[in-house]
Amino acid sequence: MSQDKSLPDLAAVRKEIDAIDQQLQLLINQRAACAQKVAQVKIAEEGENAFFYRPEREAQVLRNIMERNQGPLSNEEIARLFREIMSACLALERPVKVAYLGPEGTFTQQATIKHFGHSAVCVPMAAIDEVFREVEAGSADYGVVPIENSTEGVISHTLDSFMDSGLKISGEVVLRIHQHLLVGENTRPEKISTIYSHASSLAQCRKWLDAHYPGIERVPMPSNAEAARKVKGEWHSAAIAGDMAAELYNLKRLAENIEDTPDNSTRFLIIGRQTVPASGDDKTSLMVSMRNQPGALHQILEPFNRHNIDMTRIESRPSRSGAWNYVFFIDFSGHVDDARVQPVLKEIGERAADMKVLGSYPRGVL
Ligand SMILES: C=C(O[C@@H]1C=C(C(=O)O)C=C[C@H]1O)C(=O)O
Repeated sequence: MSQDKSLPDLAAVRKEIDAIDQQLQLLINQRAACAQKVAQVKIAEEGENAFFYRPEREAQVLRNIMERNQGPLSNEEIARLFREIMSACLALERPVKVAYLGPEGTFTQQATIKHFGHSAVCVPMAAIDEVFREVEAGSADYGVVPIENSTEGVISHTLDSFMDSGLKISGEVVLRIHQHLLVGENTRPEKISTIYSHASSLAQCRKWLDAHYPGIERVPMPSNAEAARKVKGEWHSAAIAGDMAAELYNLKRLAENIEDTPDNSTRFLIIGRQTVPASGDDKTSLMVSMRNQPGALHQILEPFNRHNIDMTRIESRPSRSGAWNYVFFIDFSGHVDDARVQPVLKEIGERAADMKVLGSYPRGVL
């Protein structure tokens, strides 16, 4: 019994929580049984190789949840919980297997879990092109690769992989990147002589390192997770890496959130073999090859402007074939099936030496 008459009675509130939990459990299992029924329909209509994971439907479910949310839980928090419920329901239909740029403990793993939830089977790959190959070969259903960082720019390796691949983009996920300075349990901060991390993480923390560890050697590693693993057994070094790596290798945080720009974030792409129907709020990625001639870039950009389509990104890469000189990667708002997008694609297709739609996919929700 509480002392203060204005306070709720603790035992009574706990009883209420127990009753709600019982209801929730029942409802979540009812939801899971529905997902099993959906699976039956998919198998009946599309056969055993049906696509069980439906990115557009998941995006709609999550958007609806956020729209009708009244709190006190925040939109992000409630969506995160439902993300896990959907992940478990999908796993009942069939567990989804996702290859990601490893090793374990990378930001890409964190992005994979953020997008697919904890019930997905996640498999680390050693390199970006291995993620592509794993999905192409059908050994994994989907792949997750980084595409751009807000401070560091584009990850050209991923763009280049699309040049030789028939895979489609089926989603995107944006992750806030927090970098920490990590050490093993026996490391004395004043004895640190080397700092390991991936080159782009070192670059993201350059000003902080200049201010706090001037003159200390910075050694680039193949990944942040690799850097974290290395310092685990060294008493004179530190690593820069994120939460996943810190937890995986049980490292001590000497300093947290040391990235130079506070809104540091990385965008990842989900790649698969599936074309995704419109979700109501979508993006499209295109790859366009142009011959090196005056006005080439203007010829591509002009139709977007005339049809009032919002281009969200453009990158150029040197072509590897030699038949033309530039390959442009373009992202814009809209879906290939939208009536206002089709004339733009037609016009660009006529002007370009080659054009490939890499995919239309729901704008990242979480
Ligand atoms: C239930 C379905 O299958 C999967 C599970 C979903 C869910 O739990 O809400 C949503 C989309 C699919 O990834 C469906 O297609 O509706």
